[in-house]
Amino acid sequence: MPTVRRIAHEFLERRGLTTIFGNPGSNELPFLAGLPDGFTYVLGLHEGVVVGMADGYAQATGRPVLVNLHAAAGSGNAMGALTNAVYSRSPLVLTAGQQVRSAIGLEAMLANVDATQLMRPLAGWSGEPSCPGDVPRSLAQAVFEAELQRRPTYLSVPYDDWSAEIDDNPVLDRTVRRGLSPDEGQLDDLARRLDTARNPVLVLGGDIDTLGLFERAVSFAEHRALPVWVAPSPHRLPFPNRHPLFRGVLPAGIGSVSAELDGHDLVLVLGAPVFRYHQHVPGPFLPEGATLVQVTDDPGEAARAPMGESLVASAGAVLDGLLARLPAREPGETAFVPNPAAATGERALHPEQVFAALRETQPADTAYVVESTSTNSAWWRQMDLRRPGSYFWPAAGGLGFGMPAAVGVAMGLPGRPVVGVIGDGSANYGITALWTAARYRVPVTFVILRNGTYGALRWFADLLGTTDVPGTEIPGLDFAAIAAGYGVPATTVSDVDDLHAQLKTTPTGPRLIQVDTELTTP
Ligand SMILES: Cc1ncc(Cn2c(C)c(CCOP(=O)(O)OP(=O)(O)O)sc2=O)c(N)n1
Ligand SMILES: [Ca+2]
Repeated sequence: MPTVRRIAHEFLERRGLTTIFGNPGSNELPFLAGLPDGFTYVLGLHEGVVVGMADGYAQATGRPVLVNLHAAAGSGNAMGALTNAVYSRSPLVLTAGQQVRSAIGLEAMLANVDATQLMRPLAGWSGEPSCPGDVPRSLAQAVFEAELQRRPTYLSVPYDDWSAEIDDNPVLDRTVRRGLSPDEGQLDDLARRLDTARNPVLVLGGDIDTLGLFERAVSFAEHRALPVWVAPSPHRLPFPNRHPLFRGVLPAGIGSVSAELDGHDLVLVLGAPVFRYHQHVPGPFLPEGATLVQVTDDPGEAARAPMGESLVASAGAVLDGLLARLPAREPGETAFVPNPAAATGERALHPEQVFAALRETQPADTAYVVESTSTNSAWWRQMDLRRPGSYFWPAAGGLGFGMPAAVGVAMGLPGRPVVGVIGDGSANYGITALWTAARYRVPVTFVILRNGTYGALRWFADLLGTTDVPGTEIPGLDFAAIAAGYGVPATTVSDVDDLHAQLKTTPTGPRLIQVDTELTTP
């Protein structure tokens, strides 16, 4: 009879979950033993890095990804990265080893006490099988739940279950699919609303890029000559940011969103929660006379929105349905807006000079993983991103995504250039990703913007009138020396010509470029 481990490996192989991101403890070794050919184990030196890499890989491939963490301590280390994966709706399947059943209650060492609650409320489905024979079905449930809900799941398995022998298992042949098309009446109603609106506007969320709808969104906006905003706090770019119909990224304040949408009478939101506000800016949720319709495939996003109407449906089916129902409209007075001249720094480079150098030197299909919290405005002023999968940002604002996710995205998009643009503060939360990048010779460029401070917090301190706060200065970090310690070649640049020269070379493996920059405001 086959072992639980054999059945589980077979199931994972059939579902294509053959790349495992992990950091093992003794509880995990019996699962990892005898991995079949074709499986790849990617070791991260900290569980936050493991989950960050898996999140980047899942977003890059659009596939569920298996993660293997050590019981309580390892799973706990992953919580920060997990907040981002929840809001990027990444289908991660987190697995963790557990003590043998008889040792859990007495809380022996490495017992994951109350394991199914540990990762809640972040993980969606979370389980621990009640007997070895239920491990394969539980694993299948964890995988299908992650795929269907597009939310991380968590499975804890006592380490002596894997060697148990069980009958062949019908779960191996299971498939689960999801269809969320709106009905004809819903599409007719939405088309009528759009066609009769005086001044409609499209607000697109990161899910449009995650779901591979980037081009269809452009076609629809052009077909109807609709102005397009990106929903606040985007973790992906759903629309070309220099397109003539592009109006910008909506600010993350209630009152400021309304101000930007003033004059529109219909706000159609596709693939975004309504909305991911950040700084508290009181005001009306919508401008006078405006109505809002949200289309999302996440019932939770639909249920928690503070205003408007929601349709739980596939945004792709809605785009196709509206394209089929609505006639083309002549474009209004729009024109391509070229990038402005980059602002310059006095004692160091301005972030806009760094971003302009990236735009001028990197291939047009470069994928950027960005975690530099005070340079957002500079970024959107200087970048010209026209392709799907061009931009990845920590979806819950949890730092420690950038360095690992740049590695994960590069592994998930082989042959596509990948650049991590990381603040000197953020870099420290996932810095051990450098070791994994060197170990697996991942071709990725890390550009570290060193301004010696937690710049975004300095801006928030002014905003909140708490300018005397401690803990925002981080002088003296030498990322070239740190990178060398992890095996990644590194250079430091302080002038724009040197930066161009460095960026024009093509790496065969990982490299780090540290750039001294001036502080700017988000
Ligand atoms: C895990 C974690 N810890 C702390 C923070 C708080 N935080 C911190 C510490 C920021 C400063 C980041 O500094 P940086 O150097 O990466 O970028 P800037 O200097 O451009 O702000 S922004 C921010 O929200 C966070 N978001 N996530
Ligand atoms: Ca900084």
